[in-house]
Amino acid sequence: MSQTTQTAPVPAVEVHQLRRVYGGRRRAPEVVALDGVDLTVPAGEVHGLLGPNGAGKTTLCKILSTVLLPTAGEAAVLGHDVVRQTGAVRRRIGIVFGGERGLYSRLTPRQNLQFWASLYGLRGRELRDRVDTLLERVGLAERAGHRVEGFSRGMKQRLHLARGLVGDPQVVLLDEPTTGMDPVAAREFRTLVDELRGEGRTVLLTTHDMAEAEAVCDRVTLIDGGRLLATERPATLSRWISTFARVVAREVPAPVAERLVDELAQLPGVAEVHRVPPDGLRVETAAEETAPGVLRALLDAGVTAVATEQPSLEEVYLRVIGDRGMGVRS
Ligand SMILES: Nc1ncnc2c1ncn2[C@@H]1O[C@H](COP(=O)(O)OP(=O)(O)OP(=O)(O)O)[C@@H](O)[C@H]1O
Repeated sequence: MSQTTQTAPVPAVEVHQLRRVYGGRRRAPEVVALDGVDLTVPAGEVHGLLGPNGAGKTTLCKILSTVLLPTAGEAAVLGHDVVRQTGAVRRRIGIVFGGERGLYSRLTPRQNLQFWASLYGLRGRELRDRVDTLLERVGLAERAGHRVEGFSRGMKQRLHLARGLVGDPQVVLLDEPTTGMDPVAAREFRTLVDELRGEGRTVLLTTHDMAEAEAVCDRVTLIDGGRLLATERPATLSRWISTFARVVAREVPAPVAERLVDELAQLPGVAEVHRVPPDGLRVETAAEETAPGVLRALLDAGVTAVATEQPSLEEVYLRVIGDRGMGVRS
């Protein structure tokens, strides 16, 4: 009888008790950016790291991309340790950090990509083909001959994306990749992430945008204050998005506002109603699909300057995760 031994597939990212402390020397105060993080991302997954500013997302990406050493703990990419096997890790990852740095603004996108492709050892036909494919893929083919210095932030961000893919990486780390992109470019970006998933690549994407995480990720890990709070499915995020909405109204005459404060507070699913000087109202909802009813009530009362907003991630965290008794900064 033949026996088959099954070995567990190597995760794309595996992090164990990872800790990173900044400062602490020459009287600089210590900042604990990562405080004992455990994370496993299976190969082929699009995994979101969702957290507010200062949560520790960039620090984790930097450690995984071997440009920052951890203070303690371990991290591996496709089984290769990020401290002891930096070469092996670097050959397998592509990194896209947000911001303006790292592009040669006097060169064209094609020249930028040719340069980076040559650093990956590509030459001749292979190099030209890779660069052309990437320019097409990120929607910069038509601007391939223009200098980068005249580009919008969104276009520069797309070039960053192309740069991250130039080495044909198995694991792609995207740190706030849609910062500066307009909504159309952000939608195209989502298609690009789907393509990367279709090619079997693993994507670790950091964001503070719940809707973005919900739209592109297979699973999402919530991080705050250097700690991982929970890993959720996108369906959970979409429930939060429809549960925690904020409706704001302006130009509400005082007598109408007075009446509406009581009326709206009675609606099922409304958590709070506040008057906002000089003539505004703010309504916080805490149940699914409450916002449409609030909007209807406002319009019925003759209030037309209304809008819905998504509360900040910190606020959503405080409501849902705070309730579960997990540590969240207030
Ligand atoms: N070089 C540094 N020196 C000192 N403190 C730092 C340094 N880099 C980051 N920090 C601090 O570490 C914490 C985590 O920062 P990090 O940039 O990893 O968070 P983030 O989630 O990526 O936030 P953002 O979305 O603002 O980029 C923050 O309190 C930040 O101020």
